[in-house]
Amino acid sequence: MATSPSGLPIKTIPGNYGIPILSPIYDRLQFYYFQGHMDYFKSRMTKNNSTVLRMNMPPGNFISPDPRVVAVLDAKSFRVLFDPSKVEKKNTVVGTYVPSQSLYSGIRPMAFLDTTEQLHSSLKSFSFHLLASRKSHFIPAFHKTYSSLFDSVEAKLASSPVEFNSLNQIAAFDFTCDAFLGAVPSEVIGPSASKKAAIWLLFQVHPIVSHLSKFIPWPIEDLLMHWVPLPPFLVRREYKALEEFFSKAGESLLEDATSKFGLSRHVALHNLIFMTTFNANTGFKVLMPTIVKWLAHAGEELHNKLAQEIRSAVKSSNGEITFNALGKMELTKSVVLEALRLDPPVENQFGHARMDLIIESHDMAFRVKKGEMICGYQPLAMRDEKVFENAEDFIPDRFVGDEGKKLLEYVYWSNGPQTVVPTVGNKQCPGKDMVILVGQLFVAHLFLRYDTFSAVHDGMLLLEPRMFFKSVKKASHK
Ligand code: HEM
Repeated sequence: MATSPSGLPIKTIPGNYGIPILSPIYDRLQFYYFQGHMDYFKSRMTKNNSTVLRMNMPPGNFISPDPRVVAVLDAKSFRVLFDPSKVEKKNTVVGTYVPSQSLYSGIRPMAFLDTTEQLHSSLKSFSFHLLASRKSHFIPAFHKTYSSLFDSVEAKLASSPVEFNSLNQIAAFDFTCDAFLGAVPSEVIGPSASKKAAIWLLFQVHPIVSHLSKFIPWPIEDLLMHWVPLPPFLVRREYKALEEFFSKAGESLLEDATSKFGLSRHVALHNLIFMTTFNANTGFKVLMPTIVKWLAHAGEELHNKLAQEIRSAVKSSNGEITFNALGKMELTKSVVLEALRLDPPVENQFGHARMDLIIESHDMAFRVKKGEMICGYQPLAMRDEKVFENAEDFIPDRFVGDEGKKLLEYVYWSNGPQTVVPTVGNKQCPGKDMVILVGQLFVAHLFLRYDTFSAVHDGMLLLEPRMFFKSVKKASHK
């Protein structure tokens, strides 16, 4: 038997694509409505007894040209997707479907660009500049927005459980824009600002989401959302409002983009909109309810430990949440990473093989042909039992201490290992550090304010768990 360079036996990739057109449609219904994402991947992995296999990736016909992928579902094979010399990531951010450029005023935002495209490098440098130059605003902007969110939770809790997601949708967009631009969209555009952003988002991702509303029967939803693209002109008004807001509030960043990074104002503006609204805001829209879900699941004992760690770190920073104080919150950080490990907000990554490749799982190797689409599913890769003990369980202190830190190499939520740094030469999320910081800020605010809380998980919204706060117990001492 032929072997890979590291000595693993090379095997034919198991799995198949079924009958053209019919199987991809059947698979789509399984993925969205009957099996769900996790079971869709897991059942095929089990059936083929392999973590590298051929399968269709929804949405499939007719909205995407080719649903056939090679799925990589363990912690080792997944890593091929992080190697820009092996995979091309042009137009792969939403998967096998490519949204119309009309949604972005005719440009292709950075997330759609491959590392070999010159513009990718200039735009990524601009994103680093944005994050570095605005870093001192992150903590105050978060405090302002999320203190007010918790005021609302408390006020509403007096009468009934409070849905967190709708409050967080507004807060995430206000916070992100305030942090990046120093302007609050719900004040400038009005109370519908975050809804406008959400509608624009829907026009980009509708083929890859389901369960938009419990009032729409699934066959109707499938027909409306998964067969043809929604026409971009229907969202022009919403996008125009965002464009005006970013154009004014982002003036000084846009000047930097042209003078320091050689970008045209047009390209910089629409990238600024995309980066803030799609990348960052959507990420936070999903991250916070995910953290609430796991904290609620873990219960009071963990809450006590977190409260202790957070309050003592803040006390030693003169009663303020500072970068220094956050640096001392090891358990808090581990909780955020564990939530991201179990429920990464961006589940799938994609890339085309740049050349004929050999992909290795833990015990086998497989040949992939140049041009084939490789698709990773993070929730399985990060629950790989060969790497993580009790991989399905939420273990709050999993990443604490030296042994815990060794596991960071297998935490992939940012489209790269947690131990790797985003650069202009890779496709790793430039917001990687900010995301952990914001997750920590969220947990810190919760437990500075409350000794404990309870919340229930009631199904899924588009991308995130729907969470209801049921009770909060105010902090007994700070
Ligand atoms: C919870 C929050 C976030 C999550 C889960 C997340 C996740 C990701 C992932 C998985 C990718 C790679 C997508 C792919 O190519 O397959 C990515 C790329 C990207 N993210 Fe994030 N992100 C988050 C927040 C942010 C923030 C705060 C920023 C702010 C600047 C940001 C900006 C970007 C950009 C610009 C890219 C494209 C990078 C490139 O093309 O090289 N993201 N993010």
